Amino acid sequence: MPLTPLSTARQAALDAIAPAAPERVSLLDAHGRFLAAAVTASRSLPGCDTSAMDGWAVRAEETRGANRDHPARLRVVDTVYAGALPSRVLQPGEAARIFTGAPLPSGADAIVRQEAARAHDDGAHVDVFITVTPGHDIVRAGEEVVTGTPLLAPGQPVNAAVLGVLASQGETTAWVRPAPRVAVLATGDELVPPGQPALPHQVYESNLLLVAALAREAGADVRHLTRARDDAAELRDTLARLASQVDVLVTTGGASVGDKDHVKRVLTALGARFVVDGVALKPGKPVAVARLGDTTVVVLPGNPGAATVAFDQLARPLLLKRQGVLETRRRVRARLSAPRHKQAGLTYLITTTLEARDDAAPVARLRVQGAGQILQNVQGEGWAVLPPGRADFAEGDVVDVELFHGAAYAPADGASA
Ligand SMILES: Nc1nc2c(c(=O)[nH]1)N[C@H]1C(S)=C(S)[C@@H](COP(=O)(O)OP(=O)(O)OC[C@H]3O[C@@H](n4cnc5c(N)ncnc54)[C@H](O)[C@@H]3O)O[C@H]1N2
Ligand code: MOO
Repeated sequence: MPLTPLSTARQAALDAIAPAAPERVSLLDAHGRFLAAAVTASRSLPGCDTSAMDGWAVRAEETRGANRDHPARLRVVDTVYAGALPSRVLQPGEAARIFTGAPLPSGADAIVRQEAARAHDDGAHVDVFITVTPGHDIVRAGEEVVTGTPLLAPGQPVNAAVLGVLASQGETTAWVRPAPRVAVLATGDELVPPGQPALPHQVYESNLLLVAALAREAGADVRHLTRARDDAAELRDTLARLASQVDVLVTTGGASVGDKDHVKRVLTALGARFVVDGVALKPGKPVAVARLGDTTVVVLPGNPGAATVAFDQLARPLLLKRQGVLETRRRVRARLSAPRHKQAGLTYLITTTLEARDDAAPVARLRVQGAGQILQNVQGEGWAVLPPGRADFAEGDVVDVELFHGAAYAPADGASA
């Protein structure tokens, strides 16, 4: 199969999965997922006029001209705590002791902080030392949110702030889609699990954790971390078993054209239908996506750097789509800090840090790139995108950098609540 352009491959990968049906879960369980339905305010915030400070509720006009030398003396007729109701309407010459978050008594129209007043020992009077205007230190009913206001859109990631908003509306549950069940399978005769002795020609198996963590960062529920040898019969059994247990199966290694690169052949023999097989991408070229029964299979190359890029570009979008969202990353224009040569036909994605410049586009410092290298991604801020159709880039050439943070989320195709 000829190599597929990256954007075409991404669309094919997205088309290979459908959003899961929404479910209602407790708010804490919704943390880290994405809202499957819009949320509208059922309650104004605050629900009534409230005091923003500890002090006294007063009629502002009665403090006119008050200062330290000439305080305004008022009769204290009530005490209002947060969560309690005032016992009476404030009449001329009266004040109510009040605390932060307590409802404002009718008749009062301003708060005097307690630092600006002094209660008499008899508790029945207060001297006010400042002049306040109507509304002073009052939070009006609905000042932040009015009933009926749209609060949260579908696709919104459920983070700490969102949980706070939902709880503030009296909600105990939210509509989200379930975390996709994922299995990760690492293949390769050379692989030794960390913790066991490894000879120099052997390789510590590191992709299981790498890919499991990437999958979790994309919202997945990673159920299985499995290793298999480069043995077609063993692979067949393992692939079939894992695929039957998860929504998305991600393999690493054995994806290329070597004699022991069995993964794609075995998947085909099991009846998998490939929708992507080889992408004009570096690193990550051998990546493939297939449907096997109800399961979406992503075949990643074994090289850790290639697996990282291929996962990010194809597996992450389809895991997010399963959760009902389409991610759009932010892009910035940046100047290359050094010249770069590449294969003209491929998109290169190179881990990059950015150096801000006041005067012009930031400078992108590209990491040394190698599909097998594993250190390059430890501190990246994004991928420098070196597009196809060009082989040579000079220092100072401006390219797009796709940033890892600050992405926007919208409902994916087919994600109606
Ligand atoms: N003749 C060709 N050879 C290769 C081509 C090609 O087009 N023609 N493509 C190259 C590209 S591009 C890549 S990327 C690699 C990917 O190959 P595989 O997916 O078959 O990966 P392996 O051969 O199994 O492993 C590659 C490399 O990565 C190490 N590895 C594998 N799994 C793990 C793991 N779980 N933990 C740590 N390291 C792992 C493995 O030991 C190898 O060093 O193929 C090129 N070849
Ligand atoms: O994908 Mo390989 O990692 O392109 O070099």
